[in-house]
Amino acid sequence: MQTIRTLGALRAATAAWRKAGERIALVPTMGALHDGHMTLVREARRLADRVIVSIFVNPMQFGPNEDLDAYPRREAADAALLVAESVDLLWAPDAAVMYPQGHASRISVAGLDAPLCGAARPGHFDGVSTVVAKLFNQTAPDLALFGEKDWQQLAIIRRMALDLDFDLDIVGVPTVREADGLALSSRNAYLTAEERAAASALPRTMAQAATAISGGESVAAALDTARQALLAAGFASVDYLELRDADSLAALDSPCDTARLFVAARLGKARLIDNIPLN
Ligand SMILES: Nc1ncnc2c1ncn2[C@@H]1O[C@H](COP(=O)(O)OP(=O)(O)OP(=O)(O)O)[C@@H](O)[C@H]1O
Ligand SMILES: CC(C)(CO)[C@@H](O)C(=O)[O-]
Ligand code: BAL
Repeated sequence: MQTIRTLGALRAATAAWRKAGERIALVPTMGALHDGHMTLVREARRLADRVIVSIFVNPMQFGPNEDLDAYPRREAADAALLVAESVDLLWAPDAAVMYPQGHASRISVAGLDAPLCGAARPGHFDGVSTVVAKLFNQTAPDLALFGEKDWQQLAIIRRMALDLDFDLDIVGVPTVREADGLALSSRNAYLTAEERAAASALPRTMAQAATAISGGESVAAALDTARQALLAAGFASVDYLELRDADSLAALDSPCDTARLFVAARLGKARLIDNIPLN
């Protein structure tokens, strides 16, 4: 596996593959890789001739009081995992390569970026859209893979790729979970052992709320019960717990075929997110 940090070297490596007619997949990440990421990598390996993984902890998507400095960084261990999966290229630019002096452009996907994590993290999705557009331009992949754990992010990237005529397929990959249902996430590393045990309340409560709503309980009552259960389990606060349409992300006050439950809640130093279909 080549680890590349400059745009010139990246373009040279990928131009040779493109000339040979090879299909290139991109898996964008912020590193601290776990089995959720590796599932995306394995799917990329299955779908393409060449696999590029990017690791870039993107300052533009972190708010001023968020965890940019604390975010786990362990590139050497990540690289070893990627070698074991036969990844061809690790794209690991530093911030000065991604955002050279004078960088002034931003991409905004209006509407889809307003609710849920967009409301809780102002400007976050502009940072995501901008860096993902840059990663697409830098690597020019035939397909790019993203996890359904970050459902709103996936919806925004699909919209952006359509709107800006990116000629690539966006592939969504189902959420990979621990045995107790907790979605794998780099930020789970912030949890103490006690908090990690309490975190299993998140998927359990979501599943109970989904069952209650599907069984005819009012959405407001089921979500209120779920919110109380999370606080009782030790979560400090619930940023949102909502039923929304999976595609438009419009709020729903009654169930339908495309309904999905979305949650973000704070436990210790971690802010955990998840989403599940109602049916
Ligand atoms: N449990 C998971 N299942 C499937 N995909 C995942 C999972 N966790 C992360 N991904 C996907 O991996 C890609 C890179 O995500 P990222 O590097 O932010 O990891 P993360 O674990 O989501 O970290 P964070 O704690 O910052 O949310 C994204 O497309 C994300 O949706
Ligand atoms: C897509 C992404 C790599 C952009 O920085 C990030 O938001 C993530 O890891 O989900
Ligand atoms: N996985 C989403 C990236 C973020 O929370 O910044």
